[in-house]
Amino acid sequence: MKWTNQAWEKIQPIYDSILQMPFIQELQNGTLALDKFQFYMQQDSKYLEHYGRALAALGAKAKDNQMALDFFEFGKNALIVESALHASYFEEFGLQPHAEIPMEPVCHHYVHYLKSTVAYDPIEVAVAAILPCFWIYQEVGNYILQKETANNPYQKWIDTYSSEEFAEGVRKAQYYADLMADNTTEALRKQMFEAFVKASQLEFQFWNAAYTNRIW
Ligand SMILES: Cc1ncc(C[n+]2csc(CCO)c2C)c(N)n1
Repeated sequence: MKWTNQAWEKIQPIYDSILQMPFIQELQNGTLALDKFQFYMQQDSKYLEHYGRALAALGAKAKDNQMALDFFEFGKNALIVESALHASYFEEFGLQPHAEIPMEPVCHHYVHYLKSTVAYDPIEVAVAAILPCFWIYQEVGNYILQKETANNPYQKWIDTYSSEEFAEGVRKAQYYADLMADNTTEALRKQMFEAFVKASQLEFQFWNAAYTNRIW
């Protein structure tokens, strides 16, 4: 069985609990309170600018040029998504100017976990750590789309993560995770699973922090 299939089995309970989260349920039916969405968006804009850099740094560690190029592209896309959010959502949803947003605890933990993993751990582990960000968003995006609600104020956000262009990125990230896993040791494959589970828990916590207004 592919490493990615085994990895998903390990996070299935976390993924199931993400789908049951009030944040996701209310995002899906359009009833999510504005202040919770604002919290999420503001933290996500911070997240994206750091995540984009973590992806570029991961690319810089790749031995293979095509892999480096793909990760630079992922990093570039994260920053493009961030500026697109700025151009539309920041005004539409009355968000604070970017410079005034502090990074709250869960966002802080997640971005620094990713950056330190990329900096200090083997590249195999770093690839596993960045994968839930892609994969969980695709699955959650598809889940939300199954039950579309008319006039959902959050529709544009939902559409961002269900495009074919985005799906292509997910497939590439999965491909690299499997390639790394196939060419490494059992001990590193285990560390890769741990990183994949940890980043998935942080995805859960990221939405939970927005719902419960978790601040310093
Ligand atoms: C907390 C958090 N996790 C994942 C994403 C989704 N995401 C952000 S950048 C990117 C891939 C590169 O463009 C993906 C899938 C998000 N927005 N916020």
